Amino acid sequence: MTSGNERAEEVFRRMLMREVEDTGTDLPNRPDTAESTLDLLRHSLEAERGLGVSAPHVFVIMGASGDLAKKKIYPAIWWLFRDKLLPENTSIVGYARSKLEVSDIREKCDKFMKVRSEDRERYEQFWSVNQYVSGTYDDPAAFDALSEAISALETEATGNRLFYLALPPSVFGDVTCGIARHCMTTNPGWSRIIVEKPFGRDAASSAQLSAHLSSLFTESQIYRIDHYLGKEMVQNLMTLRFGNVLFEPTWNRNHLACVTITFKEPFGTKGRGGYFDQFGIIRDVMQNHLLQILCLVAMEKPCSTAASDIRDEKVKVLKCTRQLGLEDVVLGQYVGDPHGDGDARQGYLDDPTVPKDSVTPTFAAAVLRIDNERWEGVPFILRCGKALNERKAEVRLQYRDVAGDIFRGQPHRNELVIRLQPGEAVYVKMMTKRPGMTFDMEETELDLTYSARYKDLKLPDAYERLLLDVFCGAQMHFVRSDELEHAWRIFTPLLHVIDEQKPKPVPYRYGSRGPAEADELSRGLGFRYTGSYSWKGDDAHL
Ligand SMILES: NC(=O)C1=CN([C@@H]2O[C@H](COP(=O)(O)OP(=O)(O)OC[C@H]3O[C@@H](n4cnc5c(N)ncnc54)[C@H](OP(=O)(O)O)[C@@H]3O)[C@@H](O)[C@H]2O)C=CC1
Ligand SMILES: O=C1O[C@H](COP(=O)(O)O)[C@@H](O)[C@H](O)[C@H]1O
Repeated sequence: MTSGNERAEEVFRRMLMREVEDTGTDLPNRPDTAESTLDLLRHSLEAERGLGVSAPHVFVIMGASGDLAKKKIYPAIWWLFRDKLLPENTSIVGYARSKLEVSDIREKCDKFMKVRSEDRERYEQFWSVNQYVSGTYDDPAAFDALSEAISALETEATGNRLFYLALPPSVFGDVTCGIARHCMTTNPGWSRIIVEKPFGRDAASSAQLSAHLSSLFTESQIYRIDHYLGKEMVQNLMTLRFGNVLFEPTWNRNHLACVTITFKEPFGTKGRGGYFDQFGIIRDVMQNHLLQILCLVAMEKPCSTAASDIRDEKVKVLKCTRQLGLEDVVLGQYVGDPHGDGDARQGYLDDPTVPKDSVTPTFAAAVLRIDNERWEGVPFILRCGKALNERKAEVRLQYRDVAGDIFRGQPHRNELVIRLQPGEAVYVKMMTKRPGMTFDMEETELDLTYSARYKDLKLPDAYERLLLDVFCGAQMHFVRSDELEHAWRIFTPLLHVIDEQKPKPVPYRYGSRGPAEADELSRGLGFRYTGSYSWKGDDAHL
């Protein structure tokens, strides 16, 4: 496990890297001890920026009384505070319509904060730097009052402000205008806006939203969150690909038969169906999380790790990706399992918040085609669904058959699997000689299971990582507006056909692997499942 000092150093390093990215200057020579490195980094930052890490920072949560705030945002900011990863002088202000006190917010958040007994004192300190302001989302006077509350926390004439919009799309326009007109900091401080999906419903509404945001803020002030980009193994994709010689030479059409990117959840909409029904699984998971993963798997090597270089490469691969039509997908909707327990008996249409005649897909499998030199002819199969047999997100690269096979059809295809969650792992399924006198072969694996390789590993939550990036000004793991534009270009024709023609999704049983038609789609695209592989490892960590 990394020590607090190492983690603090990492934060300052990231802040400095951000400066380097912006200014093109070199990192200073680093002295040997961590402490002096910290000092060096702190001083270079403060000298360069005028307003550095010891300046006041105010983290504002718009929609502080809501679900996302209590389940994800307050916990993430608390964990950063607990581990001393935030700038020293950071305050937190919650803003929402409900007339509440900080103690009410604390009560709502308590059960999500994972407070260990040794953190009790720190936890009290955390709430002592919290404030709550109530106000409507469309009243200029309320935004002035919010700005005054923030200013009162800024001991200097200025400070750095971060606004997290944990709000429904219906108030998004008013709130962004309110912030831009009444709450921005004065120079030399900065203001940053963190926005959550949905980033529109299709190409046109997303473009409208982007135009709205860019009329109020610069792109460098906007942080569009896709929380999958904050996950350990998603961030690891670039390291695996570009930090090794081993994989990259086979990472192309000459060696790969297909790439499958999977997201599975073992529960249904759990009463949240009213919200889900307006979006469906393609807008909820595929068009954002899975497509971002596809970009990281398929893009070319960026010129550097600078955010702009990485995002340029993602845009390039999206530009080469064909638009989808109905013929490219299998859509499903779960039905209750009469033999199941509890929730499993309830189908999607049994959720009282879902219209009885809804045809919204809760499962989708789609084949994406990337028309470039590396990927022509290699199907990218994206699969996602609710109420399936397990919780799992993974990337699976299936290699072609061995050419000129001398073993008379015995070798099964190699697969490189990057399991994103749960139980982070990278494994290569491969053939080996069965140990002993025999010259037979068997399937086995090269296995990097994180829980076995890294003892007592505690990985940060995706939101924790991403919020820290916003403090540091690092946009590498956030979505740029042109990425969105191209992501929507790929999905909009399909989504419009689904919205207008309302094709009936294939029913699949709660707790199953999804519709058999999805396996047929994969088979038709060249994916081979033999069913012969069995892992001898310990599943206890999963
Ligand atoms: N380090 C570790 O923790 C390791 C763990 N393991 C574990 O071993 C188990 C098996 O490994 P795995 O790589 O999944 O190999 P499998 O051969 O079992 O599955 C491979 C792929 O085949 C698909 N599949 C499963 N059943 C069918 C079917 N009937 N028709 C068509 N496709 C099918 C799966 O899709 P779908 O997901 O949709 O079912 C998956 O994409 C897993 O639980 C894995 O987590 C293996 C190696 C290392
Ligand atoms: O964005 C979303 O993601 C969650 C799954 O996130 P995870 O981090 O738990 O894997 C999903 O349940 C939700 O429907 C979707 O909106």
